[in-house]
Amino acid sequence: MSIITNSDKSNMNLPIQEEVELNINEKPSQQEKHKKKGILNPKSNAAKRKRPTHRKPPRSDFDPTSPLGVLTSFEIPNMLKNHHEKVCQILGIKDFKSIEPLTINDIINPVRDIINDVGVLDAFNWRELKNVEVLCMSAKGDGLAIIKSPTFENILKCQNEAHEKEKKEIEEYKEKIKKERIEQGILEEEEEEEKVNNVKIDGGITKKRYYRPPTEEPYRRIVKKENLPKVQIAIIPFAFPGDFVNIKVYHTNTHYVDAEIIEFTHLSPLRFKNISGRSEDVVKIDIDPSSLKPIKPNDVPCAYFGICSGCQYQSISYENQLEIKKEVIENAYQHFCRDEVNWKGKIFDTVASPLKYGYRTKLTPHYDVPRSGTKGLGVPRLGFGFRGKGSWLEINKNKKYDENEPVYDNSKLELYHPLNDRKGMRERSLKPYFGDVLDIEDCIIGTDIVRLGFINERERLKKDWNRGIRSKKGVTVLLRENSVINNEEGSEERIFGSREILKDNDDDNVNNNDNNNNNNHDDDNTDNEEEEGPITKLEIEVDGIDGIVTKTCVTDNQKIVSDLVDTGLGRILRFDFIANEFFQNNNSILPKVIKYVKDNLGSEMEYLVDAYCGSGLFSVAIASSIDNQVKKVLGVEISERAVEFAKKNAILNNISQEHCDFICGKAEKLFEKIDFPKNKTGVILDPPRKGCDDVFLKQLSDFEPNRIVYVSCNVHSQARDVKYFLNETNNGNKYEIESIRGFDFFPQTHHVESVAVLVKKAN
Ligand SMILES: C[S@@+](CC[C@H](N)C(=O)[O-])C[C@H]1O[C@@H](n2cnc3c(N)ncnc32)[C@H](O)[C@@H]1O
Repeated sequence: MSIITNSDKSNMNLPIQEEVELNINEKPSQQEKHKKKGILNPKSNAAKRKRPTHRKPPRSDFDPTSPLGVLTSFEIPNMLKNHHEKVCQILGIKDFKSIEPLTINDIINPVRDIINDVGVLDAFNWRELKNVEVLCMSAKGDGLAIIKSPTFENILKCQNEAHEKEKKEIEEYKEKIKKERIEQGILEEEEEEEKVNNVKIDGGITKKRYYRPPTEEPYRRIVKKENLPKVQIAIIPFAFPGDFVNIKVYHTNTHYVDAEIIEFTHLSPLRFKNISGRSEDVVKIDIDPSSLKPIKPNDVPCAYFGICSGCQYQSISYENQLEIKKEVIENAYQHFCRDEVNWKGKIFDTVASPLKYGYRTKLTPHYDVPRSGTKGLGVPRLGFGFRGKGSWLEINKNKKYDENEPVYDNSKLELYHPLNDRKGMRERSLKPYFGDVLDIEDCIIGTDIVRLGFINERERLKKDWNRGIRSKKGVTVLLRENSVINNEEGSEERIFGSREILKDNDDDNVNNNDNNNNNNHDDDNTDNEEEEGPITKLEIEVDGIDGIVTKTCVTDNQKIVSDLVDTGLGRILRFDFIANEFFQNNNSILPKVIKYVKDNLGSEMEYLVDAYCGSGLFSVAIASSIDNQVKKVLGVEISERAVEFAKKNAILNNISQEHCDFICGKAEKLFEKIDFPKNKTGVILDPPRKGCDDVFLKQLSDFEPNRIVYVSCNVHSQARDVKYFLNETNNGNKYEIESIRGFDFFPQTHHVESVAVLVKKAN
């Protein structure tokens, strides 16, 4: 095995992308796949639905900082420009200087035609392509590739095939009816009566409206050759730059197609070594394809890898995950700030999470329920959404689901599932049921207590369901870790949460009483114990805490829960908040983040403003720092309940209101109240995904604080706001970026938290 660089790429015998020829007769057509019963009556409603006319494609105005906005305004145009050679190779153009790089308009799929004609739909969504090179990654963590688009000839062929099939179907139907009539002794076919409806229109005039029977001619939409994309962009979950894959396209959107991996033919070096996965210096490993083994589920710890919508990065090393996240931040600044802001060389390495698995203190699995009701249905799948189809992982989808198979045993909770048990879990995750949810028995990025709570709640759902206690709508189950120090005052009342489910003989008796599942299992009423079993808890020792800490898993949205946070500033603090309100979900990385934020507010800071403060995490932590340099902290937050808890959290941790106060309202409200000296004030911004309002940024710039630390869970809106602040506000040009750094709050997933530090320029 030898590693060769991009410059040597031309000498290497890399596989060429090829399309597998479509053979419509070999596969069930889209319409057949959905057809549940025999031959359709061409005049039935179902048949009419099959021939839709003028369905509109989805709207395409989206927030430019959303994943779709970034994909269409930045990632795709960039890919077409940077991989122009690849585009020419696909188009069969030898002299790649002879054409200009394609633009986004050249790759638009004719969605209106696709959704309105079964044949066109077949031509777009049935395709298989071999040796597709994954060129780069989207910020959402999927592999991106440029692929051949369907040819006009193929589209016509598919249309004809679909047309012929439908005609044949109509003939067969007529034959069948004729035969039935003959058998019943009706020799002559009744003539179709022309039905006339009298319809009243404006002014009381009666107009005759003829009832037109549905046409027996299959519907066929005219597709124009000039409306076809020159090439297509494929989104390939679970693939990384440098992978070569055989793919199946299964869904066409305006700007891209969704594809699933059938198999890998070359593996990305990211899977072997800790090297950069950057698109500009993709390195290839020359491997004999015949020696390649597909990546097996056992290669990663989670049983659901490859089919679950979370944790797509599990098959690459943690160092490479951090590297990819750094690249996402660079790309975001490249896109939203380009040359207008001096950010180059200021993006530093992503800070690792101490826990790589077992870190999430909150999980929210859900289940779907059909509108038609739950009568006769088994227990729903409780888990997370599908991502990809996992066919390359050799999941046996056709295996019959067996309710009596033992479920994963949680009595010896381990971080990794025993290997021999995982296959069963994958198979069971696809048990037949309505909706697009995977049945997840255990999620290993959850903390131990959250995983145990999950197992209890699955059992509870099963028991309630079988007793007829069923929700009429889909339900999201909250699983939130709650930490209580045993010897604290009032600790006993605070130890509540998910309870073990006692087995009873009722379990298998299904009745159909539809009651609402209020999902409230957290009361600590011991009378319930016989029925409900004891509260599941873990008692652990925590460094720096005197006494044992009890962890429980809370499922009631409205209960008050606690987290114990090591601030990284010499103290461990207790934070209380409402279980379903925002609180950081990875407790293990908080000491690093809080210390980093505090250090970057500067040693001269005496006053602190915490905008978008939630329940006071940063304010209270910094106000309680043992070096206690901050004279006064003011937090602002839109949620009334969060403000209430921010105030309580200050008191709880012995910080007076004079020292640390909070106001409720939009972030800009703080400028009405603030009287801090600007040259001694630091500001923390931690807005939601959509970023800050312009009004707020303008007022912030007028206020002119000494330093600004901007924490964000959406680096794209952060980059946009930073550019706006520096270029568009009154005092913005007095500031510069000092540093930008990612923090990995969510290992194994594509999410990254970015912290940007803005400082006043030296005079
Ligand atoms: C990402 S959270 C950060 C919370 C806090 N800094 C923490 O780490 O726990 C963002 C917070 O901003 C609040 N928020 C949303 N829009 C706001 C606005 N216009 N003004 C003030 N707060 C807002 C939300 O309620 C949420 O608590």
